[in-house]
Parts: sequence; structure tokens; C-alpha cells
Amino acid sequence: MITFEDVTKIYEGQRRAALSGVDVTIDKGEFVFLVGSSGSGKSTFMRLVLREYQATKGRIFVAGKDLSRMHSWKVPGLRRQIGTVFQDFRLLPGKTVTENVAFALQVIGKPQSTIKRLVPETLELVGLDGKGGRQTDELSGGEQQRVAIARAFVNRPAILLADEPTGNLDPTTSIGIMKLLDQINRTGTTVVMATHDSAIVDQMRKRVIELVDGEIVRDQSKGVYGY
Ligand SMILES: Nc1ncnc2c1ncn2[C@@H]1O[C@H](COP(=O)(O)OP(=O)(O)OP(=O)(O)O)[C@@H](O)[C@H]1O
Repeated sequence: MITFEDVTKIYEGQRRAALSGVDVTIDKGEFVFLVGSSGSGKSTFMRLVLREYQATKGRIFVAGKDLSRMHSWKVPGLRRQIGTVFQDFRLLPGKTVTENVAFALQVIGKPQSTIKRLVPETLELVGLDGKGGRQTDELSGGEQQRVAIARAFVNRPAILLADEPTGNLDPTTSIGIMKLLDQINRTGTTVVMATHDSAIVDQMRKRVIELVDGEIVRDQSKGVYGY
């Protein structure tokens, strides 16, 4: 589903590589934690998958497509196959839960009938049944993250990228969010999650890829946060 072949990324004006010689394959349906200290390259990895940036060297394949050869007009199509979730939720202010989730389908031109069906179905899946009419700023952090996950998943993407999704949440709420991501993964969606949350990584026992200064130093199945 995601393959990096000897990928190096050097941002413009930088001397040091943000990612260096990264070789990795993430198969369809896998759940992978990306760990590493701040600045080790986790977000850069995700931005390359989304083709927010191009690799300086090497090749990246996502859902069978070579991103270095992809025309820019095809990038929106790529991103439709990838849901994203962030630490700071990034919901639309002044809009209800339903409006936030529906918006993701409206921008890709889905018919109203599909939106009417998919939004309540997805809100139920993420545990927000009955909360569609609420303003998102009235919700708890955990509930807001559920809205963000519903929005990311409503189009049933092949890949879900989560960058520190539990970073703003307390441990109990975080466990609920992880159960939800695990449930989404079990539907066949490939999940890649960057995190500093050692307790969660140790508890979930999924594949762990560790970056240090842009290089993969560990790739462990059923791994833990640190040795
Ligand atoms: N747009 C940019 N321009 C220049 N340098 C950047 C840019 N984005 C990231 N970097 C640099 O690339 C390196 C990797 O950063 P990246 O954001 O990928 O790390 P990270 O592991 O996600 O960190 P964190 O855990 O703090 O989110 C860092 O040295 C960072 O300063």
C-alpha cells in the first residue's frame, strides 16, 4: 500500500536531510506506529505519502502509484484515498458535527443522497450517535477527535494517517480513540500513526518503525515504544 525505496528528503534551504535512505513497505491492512523524537522525520514521512512534498531522491509508491511520476492534477485523487487525523483536530469552527463530516463528502462532489446515508452511519461507527446536531466546540477533546476521525473515514479511504491523534487527550480518552482506530483498521484500512505516546504503543503491540535523525533504526512487528 505504501512503499518507500531509498527515499531522502531535504527541505529547501536545509543541509540536513529530514529523511535519509528510507526503505520500507507497509502492506494493505497493516497498523503501523511511527515513533522517534521530535524532528526525527515522522511528519515528513506522512507529508511525502500525501505528496505535500516530493522526495529529493528515491521513489514512493502509494496505492500502486509512483508519486514522483504523478501529475499534479492527479494529487487530489490520491488524497481522496487517504484520511488524515491530527493532534489539534482541525475541525471547522461554528459548524455542527454533521456539517463537519458532510463537508468532506461535499468537497469531493458526492451526491446529497450518499451524504445523508454515510454521515449518520459513520457517526454511529465512531460513537457519536445522536450528537450530529451539536456544535463541535461544545464537545470534549475526545469527542472532537471522534468527529475528526469520522470526517477522515467517511469516504472509506484505503489509508488513514494519524499524526499524534492522542497528543491532546488524557490517558483514558486516548484508549477510546485507539480502540476506534483499531476498529477502523479491522475494516481493512491501512493505519499509520505517528506518536510519542509510549503507553499506547506498548499496549497495542503493533508494528513499530522508529526513526532517528531521518533514518529507520528499528522495524519491529508487535513492537514496543522503546527497548
Ligand atoms: N517545511 C520545512 N522546511 C524546512 N525544514 C523542515 C520543514 N518541515 C520539517 N523540517 C525539518 O525536518 C526535520 C524533520 O521534521 P519532522 O517534522 O518530519 O519531524 P517529526 O518527527 O514529525 O517531529 P515532531 O515529533 O516534533 O512532530 C526537522 O529537522 C525539521 O526541522
